[in-house]
Amino acid sequence: MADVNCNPDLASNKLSLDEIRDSLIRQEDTIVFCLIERAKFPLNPKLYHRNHGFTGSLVEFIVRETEAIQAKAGRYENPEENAFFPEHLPRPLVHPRKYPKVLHPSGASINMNKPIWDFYFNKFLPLLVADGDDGNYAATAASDLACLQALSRRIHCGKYVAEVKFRDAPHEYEPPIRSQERDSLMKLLTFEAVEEMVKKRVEKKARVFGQEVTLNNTVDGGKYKIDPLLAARLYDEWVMPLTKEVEVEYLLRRLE
Ligand SMILES: O=C(O)C(=O)C[C@]1(C(=O)O)C=C[C@@H](O)C=C1
Repeated sequence: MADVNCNPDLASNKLSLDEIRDSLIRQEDTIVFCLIERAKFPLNPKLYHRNHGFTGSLVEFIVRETEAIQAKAGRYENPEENAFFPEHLPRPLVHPRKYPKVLHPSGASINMNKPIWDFYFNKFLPLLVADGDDGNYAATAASDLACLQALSRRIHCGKYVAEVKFRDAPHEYEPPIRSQERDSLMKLLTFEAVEEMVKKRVEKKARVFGQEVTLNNTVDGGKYKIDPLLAARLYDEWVMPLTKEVEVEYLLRRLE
């Protein structure tokens, strides 16, 4: 089975940019399936209102409490995982697995989850789901969390992408890092042709995974569980720009 981790064993030089890209490709499947699951429910706006008697909204309460349980089970010992509410997380109760220390310590703690939370709830979700309220708040929040965690994991893989790019060409990256030139770093790490392929592939995956499957070979022409163009737009407007933001932030700290 393909390894879906971004965390490469760089010490043994086993992983390359190609292999990390393979992991990003596999994570597209996870993200598209998560979106399909969330789109089963309407918006359910009460989940996001701040009037449920909790500190914050009901979705915040569910995410915070779920993260606390997952922290006890060791989820955030994995350097690929970043919590949405990292303050006061309980310590793991299980003995954590040993993760290879691949990332530069200054960049390892970058957490882009605030902008991820903001774009997901304020911009993307209203485009993904139908208006309305079916009262399924707990199930809807669980599926929001699945989407958020899948997106967060993918976007924070930018740390590994940046580390590999730096190790592959330190002579190219060191000058703009020393002069802290964001724009030059952004240019160096951008591959437009790769981005175009990512968008096309995600759109196709949304089409294939989101079609109605029947036994009599009739294809329901053009009816998909999520809009394939919206899946491509998610990557174009938010996922890839934030991944690149993680990469730039990581590289800016790479020589500390
Ligand atoms: O594949 C890379 O080189 C990446 O940095 C990842 C990624 C992406 O988010 O998919 C981001 C920037 C590049 O322009 C291409 C793709």
